[in-house]
Amino acid sequence: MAGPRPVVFSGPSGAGKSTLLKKLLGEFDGIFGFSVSLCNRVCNVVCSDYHYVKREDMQAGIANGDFIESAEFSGNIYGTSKAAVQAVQAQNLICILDIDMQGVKSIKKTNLNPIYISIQPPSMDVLEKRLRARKTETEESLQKRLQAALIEVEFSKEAGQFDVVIVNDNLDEAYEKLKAALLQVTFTSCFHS
Ligand SMILES: Nc1ncnc2c1ncn2[C@@H]1O[C@H](COP(=O)(O)OP(=O)(O)OP(=O)(O)O)[C@@H](O)[C@H]1O
Repeated sequence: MAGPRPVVFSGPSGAGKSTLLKKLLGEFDGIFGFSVSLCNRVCNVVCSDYHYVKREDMQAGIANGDFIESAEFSGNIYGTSKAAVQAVQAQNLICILDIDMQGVKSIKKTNLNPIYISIQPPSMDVLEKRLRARKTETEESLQKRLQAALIEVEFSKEAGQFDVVIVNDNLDEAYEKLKAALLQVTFTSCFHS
């Protein structure tokens, strides 16, 4: 895909990906663009993170190879289409993808060639406290996220999975590390691509 090299953000739910991305997109308006994921779930509230697509249309698109990653959770299909990434790249923006571990594995099989950044919590205890304080989860969904987080944490430790791993303890410090890493990796990739 032509255009600037995309950046993949991954890490456990509650690690602070959205918080850091919001700061980044706020500070660097006109540099980064967010690829909006598609989903077949009908939301009761307005979902700014997903665009609604009919289930059968998503299935057809996935079968047709139109998606760079997709997954099914609780009976709903979520995915990132090639068109969504291309639309951001066409504006000469660095496309940001916020995806889970399965998405990272799928993207590694494509020719997208993004920079992979993992955002990690300082500990499982802190992660649980943040998820509880966010008040977005039921006890059941919270436990599911914590279980998934254990696997995501281990995945981030595997050599070669991520270009950069940032532990989000103090938010301002994590944000400074993120900016420094993005600058370094994008600068270095200018000479190696
Ligand atoms: N460094 C930090 N210190 C304290 N609280 C934080 C920090 N970073 C994020 N938070 C808070 O933790 C909660 C989880 O953060 P956030 O929603 O950004 O996580 P996420 O990784 O995007 O999760 P999800 O994958 O579920 O969307 C939020 O309430 C956020 O305000």
